[in-house]
Amino acid sequence: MTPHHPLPDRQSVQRALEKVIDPELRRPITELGMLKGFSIDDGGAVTVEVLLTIAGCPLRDTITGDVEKSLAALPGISAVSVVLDVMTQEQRTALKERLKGPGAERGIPFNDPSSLTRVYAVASGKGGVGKSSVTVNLACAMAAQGLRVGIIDADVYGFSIPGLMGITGAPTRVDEMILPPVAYGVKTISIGMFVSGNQPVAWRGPMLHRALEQFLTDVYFGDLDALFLDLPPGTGDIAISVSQLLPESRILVVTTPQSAAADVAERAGSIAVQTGQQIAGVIENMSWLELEDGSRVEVFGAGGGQVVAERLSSTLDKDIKLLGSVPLDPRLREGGDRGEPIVLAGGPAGSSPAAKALRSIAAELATRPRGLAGRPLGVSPA
Ligand SMILES: Nc1ncnc2c1ncn2[C@@H]1O[C@H](COP(=O)(O)OP(=O)(O)OP(=O)(O)O)[C@@H](O)[C@H]1O
Repeated sequence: MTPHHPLPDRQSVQRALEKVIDPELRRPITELGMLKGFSIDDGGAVTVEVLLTIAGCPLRDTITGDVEKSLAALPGISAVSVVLDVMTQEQRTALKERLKGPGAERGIPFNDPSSLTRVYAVASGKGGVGKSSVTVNLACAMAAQGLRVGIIDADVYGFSIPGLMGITGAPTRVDEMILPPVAYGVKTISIGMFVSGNQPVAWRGPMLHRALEQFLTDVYFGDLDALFLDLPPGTGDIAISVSQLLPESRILVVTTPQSAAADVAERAGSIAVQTGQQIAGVIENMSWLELEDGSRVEVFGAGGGQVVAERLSSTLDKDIKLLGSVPLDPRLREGGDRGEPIVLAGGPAGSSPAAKALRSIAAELATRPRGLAGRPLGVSPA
């Protein structure tokens, strides 16, 4: 600092701190009651006191760094020190009320009649068709378009979402409220985050139902434009649970072009007949492999996605679209293995036909009318 520089005024420090966003709650720390106070001494050194939601908050370093960064740009500041403290129980209760509304019922916020969140349950007839990869890429593509997006990984048998999203951190708990880790702007929660190591989860229907219910009630997602649920493959109990817990959710069916895969995918989609859910559409994955000379090899045959869309259209007597076909691309798998979704990649991977297909499906889903639109309002003329 030059000796002539005037001291920073409180107002500009306050304004800079209003730009610090809590990494989990995604709101300014000033709105969350996390800024306890700050002082500026005669030499221009600023001390900021921040209240963490819980002791040992895994993101304490991130918050400290963000506070320092936000003030670094202000002229006249010679030093910044951040003092961390922890909220009292009253402060935590106040925070929860601010987030959920005072005395909010513990219900599923996505079922609130005023909710504008589109909920997509991603289903497949069998495992390994790329359901989780499709889920992650659609969610990240939507977030990159500026939408607020969440993922619930309910695939207990193969919870792969954290790996695909590059998430290693655990959710933070504020009493009974669970704050999901955020990656690429997507709030993500997985059953895998609640079991140790790589253990398989040997849960049966009722436990799965309870786990899903807890995710839907206790995880703080805030206002979302879209929520994706990665379901276990098949037509099991969880599909029924989803329809009971989230009757407004729409099913996205993922299949490969193979006729056997199409048959089971159709079965997964037909569940909608029993549950009364709507089907958002069909996505065909691993549609073909493009060789260097530009020719295509149809590794898993052809036409499965279209067949599923047509059969579901006739079973449900609705127009169910094939939303897109995603080719096989080793870079999609490599990105997944690294936790870097291909739709966010730069260079040739990012402009590959697979990335483009996924981005265009995401764009199509993003423009669908959501929430109240098209829903009966339950009013009748007097
Ligand atoms: N279009 C694609 N091109 C290349 N590899 C792909 C493609 N789609 C998925 N994969 C790869 O196939 C494997 C299975 O994909 P993924 O885990 O997404 O499937 P899944 O249907 O969710 O499986 P499960 O339900 O058994 O967990 C992964 O290694 C993934 O990287």
